[in-house]
Amino acid sequence: MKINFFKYQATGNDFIIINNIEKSFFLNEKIIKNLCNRNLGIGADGLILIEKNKKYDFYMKYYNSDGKEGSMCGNGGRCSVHFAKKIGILNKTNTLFKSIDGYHYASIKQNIVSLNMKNVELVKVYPEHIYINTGSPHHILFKEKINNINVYKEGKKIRFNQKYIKTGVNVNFVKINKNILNVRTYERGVENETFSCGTGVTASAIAAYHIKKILYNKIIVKTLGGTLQVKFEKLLKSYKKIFLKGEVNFVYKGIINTL
Ligand SMILES: N[C@@H](CCC[C@H](N)C(=O)O)C(=O)O
Repeated sequence: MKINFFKYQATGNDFIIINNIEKSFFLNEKIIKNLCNRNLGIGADGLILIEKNKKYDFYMKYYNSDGKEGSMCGNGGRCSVHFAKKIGILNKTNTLFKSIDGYHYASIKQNIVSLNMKNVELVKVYPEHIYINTGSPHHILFKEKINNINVYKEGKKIRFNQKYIKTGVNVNFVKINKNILNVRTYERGVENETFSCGTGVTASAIAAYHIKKILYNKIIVKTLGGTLQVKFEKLLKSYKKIFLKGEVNFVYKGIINTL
């Protein structure tokens, strides 16, 4: 069987995206893991299947590169909108699509996609870190410097800590530079540092605002792979109208030969 795939990246977070609107194939954990492997397959941080949904424009099914279904992916969601428009699933410049954490509104203008993230009802502030779920779980640490951190080693320690043993967590190392954030993320399911993590960038911006390290609700966030913008509104203790905005890029397309 031959399956067409599209390779995308958004601030360096890269994905294999496949149109499965017709539900014409099934990819198991081993196949997805191999396709995402940078030596054995195409190579990507995750794989996305675009499926049909009765109520919304499409359903985004997200798998981490370990082959397991992940939670919400902010950058993957943004790439999915571009992909849906490119292949004609969408014929307008805005959409409502569904993913594991509910439905999302997004708008697209050329290769800039702005994605409405799920509301954040709870920000847990601990003495050393902040925990926020932006569709995916995030552990956030503010640091004076992040250039010299071994994100793989330090992130892995926290991700596999007893506290997170059941569910796992993504770990963000954040530096505040005036009103701009620099974020490096260890991603659960990739089990390594990625160039960027959309839900992590969103969580980091909300965390910085929540503890009043930044006083603006529209924040520029720099990752290893590029720059994103996060804006939101605070209502009592919760955060609503959260938008993650930035570039997405279609890289190439190809054909997968399955056995
Ligand atoms: N890269 C993603 C986050 C993907 C989900 C995550 N790895 C998990 O399942 O915990 C993003 O851009 O948000």
